[in-house]
Amino acid sequence: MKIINVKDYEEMSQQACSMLLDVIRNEIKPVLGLATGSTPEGLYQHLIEKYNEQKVSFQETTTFNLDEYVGLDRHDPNSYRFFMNEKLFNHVNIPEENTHVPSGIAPDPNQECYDYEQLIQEADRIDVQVLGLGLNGHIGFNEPGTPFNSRTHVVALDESTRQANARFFDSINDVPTQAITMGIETIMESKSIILLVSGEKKAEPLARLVYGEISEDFPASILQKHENVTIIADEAACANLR
Ligand SMILES: O=P(O)(O)OC[C@H]1O[C@](O)(CO)[C@@H](O)[C@@H]1O
Repeated sequence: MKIINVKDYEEMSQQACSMLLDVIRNEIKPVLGLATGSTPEGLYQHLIEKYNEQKVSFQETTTFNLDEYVGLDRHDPNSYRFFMNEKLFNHVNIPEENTHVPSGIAPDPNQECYDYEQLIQEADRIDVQVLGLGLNGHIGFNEPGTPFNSRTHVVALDESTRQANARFFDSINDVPTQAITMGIETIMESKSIILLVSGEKKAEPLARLVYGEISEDFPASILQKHENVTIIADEAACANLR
């Protein structure tokens, strides 16, 4: 794993942006894996700026998002489809049909998982997967205990994850109890991974990811086995690194 230690959130976002731009410019039909949450928002702002400055085009880019809440439709402001439209897709020239987020309201969520996984396989590869880090070590919504060989599947969200994400909802009761997430094996098949980590709350999980035992109890620990992972972490998040 390569660790890039940057000063702050802004620098993390800039670095991530320039790595993504390299992929978008160099691949003929780039395939990006994207994440939601607070961590990648700055990255998406930078990508929009580069697009507005005519430094990049998304015309040929395809994207696959990691996850979606079960029960929220694309117009719900808390759905991850809404988040992606607002934070990135609506502001750049990516064709809508090239953007993929699992549907939270599919009549059969397990079928939706199967279909989503098929789409990823048909795309043949994810050139670069952007990840955030959950406080409990989740990547995507793969909670502790998720098998490392999992594919896109329905998960029951940990109480701690629901608490952590309650800040976006009116009340904890409104936070969905289930989500669809790309599986750990699906994530690990990406050609490269950029993990973004910011803030003191992430210092302990980041140290566990880097030095800890590789265990399904801490899903992000599997990243130690990926050949091409870059962690971009700010000073606060690096506090527990040696
Ligand atoms: O970036 P945040 O808001 O700390 O969230 C970390 C992770 O948690 C999730 O939002 C899911 O809870 C992921 O999508 C994200 O990578």
